[in-house]
Amino acid sequence: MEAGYLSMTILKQQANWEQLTKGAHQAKEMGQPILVSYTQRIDAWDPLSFFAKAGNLLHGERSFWSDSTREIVLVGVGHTLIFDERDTVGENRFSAVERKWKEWVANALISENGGPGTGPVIIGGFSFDPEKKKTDLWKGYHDASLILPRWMLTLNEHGRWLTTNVVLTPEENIAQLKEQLNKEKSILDEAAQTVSFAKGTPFVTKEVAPDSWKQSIGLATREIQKEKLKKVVLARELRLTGESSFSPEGTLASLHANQPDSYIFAIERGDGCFIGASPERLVKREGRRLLSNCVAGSTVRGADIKEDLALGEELLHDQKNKDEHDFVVQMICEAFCQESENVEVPDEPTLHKLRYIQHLFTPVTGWAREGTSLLSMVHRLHPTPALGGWPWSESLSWIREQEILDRGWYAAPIGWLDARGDGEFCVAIRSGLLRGAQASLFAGNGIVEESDPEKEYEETRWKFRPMLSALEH
Ligand SMILES: C=C(O[C@H]1C=CC=C(C(=O)O)[C@@H]1O)C(=O)O
Repeated sequence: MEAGYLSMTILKQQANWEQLTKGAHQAKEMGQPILVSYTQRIDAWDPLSFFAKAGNLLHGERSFWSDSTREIVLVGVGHTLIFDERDTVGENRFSAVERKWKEWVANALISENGGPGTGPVIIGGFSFDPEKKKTDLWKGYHDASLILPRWMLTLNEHGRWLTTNVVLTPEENIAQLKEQLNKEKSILDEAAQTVSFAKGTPFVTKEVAPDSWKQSIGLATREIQKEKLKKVVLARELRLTGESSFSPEGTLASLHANQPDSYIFAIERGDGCFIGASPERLVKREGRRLLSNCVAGSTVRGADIKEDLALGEELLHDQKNKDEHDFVVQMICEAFCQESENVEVPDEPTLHKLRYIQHLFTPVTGWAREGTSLLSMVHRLHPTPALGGWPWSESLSWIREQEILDRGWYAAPIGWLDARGDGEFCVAIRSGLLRGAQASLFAGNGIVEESDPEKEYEETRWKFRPMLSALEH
């Protein structure tokens, strides 16, 4: 058994090396760099340990993303290609990333047989609003920043896979490259050992301008009364100072263990790590099938089952929350009707229950029309009125002018895209940015005409809880 497994591994390695040699010839023939990507089964590896251990190899270039059902978990390490794009005249940042990705994929040599999330996959995200004045808080996190990692561990329904991505130039020294890959791989092999995560550092918490935030809710409701806006999402920040550095690895492991039914993500850029547990899918594409979720309208979880059910029932019938939710359903449905066929959406929301909070929830599905891609849908949908407001451009301008916070990547799309055009993006809420012993946590609420500043303030406190408890792990 051992010997058979060993000889299969050697055969696979030979095939991978042949792939590199073929890529080098192709690069020379075409006179341009070629992407080569190969995938191997790697059953023993644990994704959280891999994320932690890979920090020894390439700190500052790690990405972790898991869907809310844990069907697909991706851990990227290092970079082979970086897609950092801006809006320009004639092309937005989403289509610029897509165009450049397709150009690389068109000539790539890809060998993979591991199914969804294997082969070359770009992973990363976008900022909430490229027009908002930037601060130093988000240094390293650009308006669009997706990475094709050098190494990508994928967990999916078929098993665990390691994809290696390299770009070969016409002048490539293949022997040197093989040596380098072997060296890196043997460091990563240590990731097979499971890591135990240290306890979080104690920290002090400072609320950033809570009174101004409450006042801005009063301002927003007045704008809504004057019919300049119908709904706007206002967010605020908590600043944490740790006794020592916060641990991205421990925080991630705690979110992963304690926030089921949430997307779990961690995106490193240099000494920063943006991390969170979001309940909200923006859009997923599987072949032609498109899926989105409307998540807006909230109440706390009950102390026992009886109280929890009563709170849920109250939420389902509460007009203020239903209005807040309906803006999101209408906008997502309209986008789906334009970009896809056979759109399906239930008449009434159900409840999506998380550890500390429950939300109104409506799924939307459709079949993509010709020319509709995952990133064109991300562009079309972002920000939904669950994160921005309604009307779309008025609420966005209002946030830009009135919100004290630099949202950076908070409430923006985070996810992945593969070489076939499949992938998924969630919205990065219930999140925080860790940088050494400093952390900023973010939470926001949909404000409608009936919103009360004190109640909204209380609601943000529930929304900070997943990150606060993960940091206390
Ligand atoms: C903007 C956030 O939540 C949104 C998503 C779900 C429910 C929401 C609400 O009920 O206000 C928000 O629209 C956040 O958690 O920071």
